[in-house]
Amino acid sequence: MVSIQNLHFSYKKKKVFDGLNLELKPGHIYGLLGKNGMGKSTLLCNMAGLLFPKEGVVRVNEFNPAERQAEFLQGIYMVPEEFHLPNISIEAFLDGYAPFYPQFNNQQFQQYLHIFDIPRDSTLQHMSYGQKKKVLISFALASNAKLLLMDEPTNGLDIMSKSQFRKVLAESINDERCIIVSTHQVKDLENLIDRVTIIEDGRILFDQTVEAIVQKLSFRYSFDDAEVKAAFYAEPSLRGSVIVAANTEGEEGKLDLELLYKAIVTNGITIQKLFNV
Ligand SMILES: Nc1ncnc2c1ncn2[C@@H]1O[C@H](COP(=O)(O)OP(=O)(O)OP(=O)(O)O)[C@@H](O)[C@H]1O
Repeated sequence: MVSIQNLHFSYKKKKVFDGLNLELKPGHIYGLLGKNGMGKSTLLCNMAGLLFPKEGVVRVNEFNPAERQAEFLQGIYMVPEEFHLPNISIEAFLDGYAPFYPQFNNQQFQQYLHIFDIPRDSTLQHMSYGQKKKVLISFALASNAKLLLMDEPTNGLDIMSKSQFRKVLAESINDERCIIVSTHQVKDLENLIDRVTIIEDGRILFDQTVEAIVQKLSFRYSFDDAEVKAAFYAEPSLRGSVIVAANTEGEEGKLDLELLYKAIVTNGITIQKLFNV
């Protein structure tokens, strides 16, 4: 669905990508992680055709996003981190934007608004940031676009809304759809994503399915000093140390996304070797 080869991108003198490669398939929810300023938003904008590569190839649903053909635009929806919504009612917003998405389902949209507790007769300008975000998320899901790009979608969402977000996203994935969620709120992605992609220094540092991660790595508490020392990553906790270690027992445990992220950022090359065998 998304194929990126040898992507080079710069903002004037600021180099962001330096030969980035990435393949994303339908049927998955991808978690896109990385430190501040590593280029997550820039990558999503390159996929959406809002920014153009300096070098390399980006293909989305077989289209070149930079050409912004109508058929390409119908198949993609991006919920940006920062946005401005017009001072109109939700109904007027729908009348203006839904026709761009031939598969838009008004009934689904109303259901999502209900789940997120947004009154249907609201005016966008009078809403809080979190409420606006929920309207955009509802619109994105109801558009039935095949590729959904979400940049920090849970920013501004309250605790209940975050869990509703996880639920509706998990229910909305199907074999034809691909969802990419870029975030720092890793807890919000737990039990939701099935692939983890981490960007660092202009390239993909780590890109693995959750299935492969829990096969290869173990996330657990340890009181054994030697084990803690040998771990890929360890941090003290009230119950001994919490560690990321090789899964030598072959038991598939639960992924701790925050620990994985810290382990990759501090010890990514060593961990990557484990996946290359
Ligand atoms: N319009 C711009 N002009 C110049 N440089 C920019 C512009 N937008 C972003 N940058 C720079 O490009 C780099 C990547 O920015 P980007 O917003 O894609 O990162 P990010 O990973 O999404 O960051 P964050 O996690 O903080 O949201 C940063 O170093 C940023 O300073």
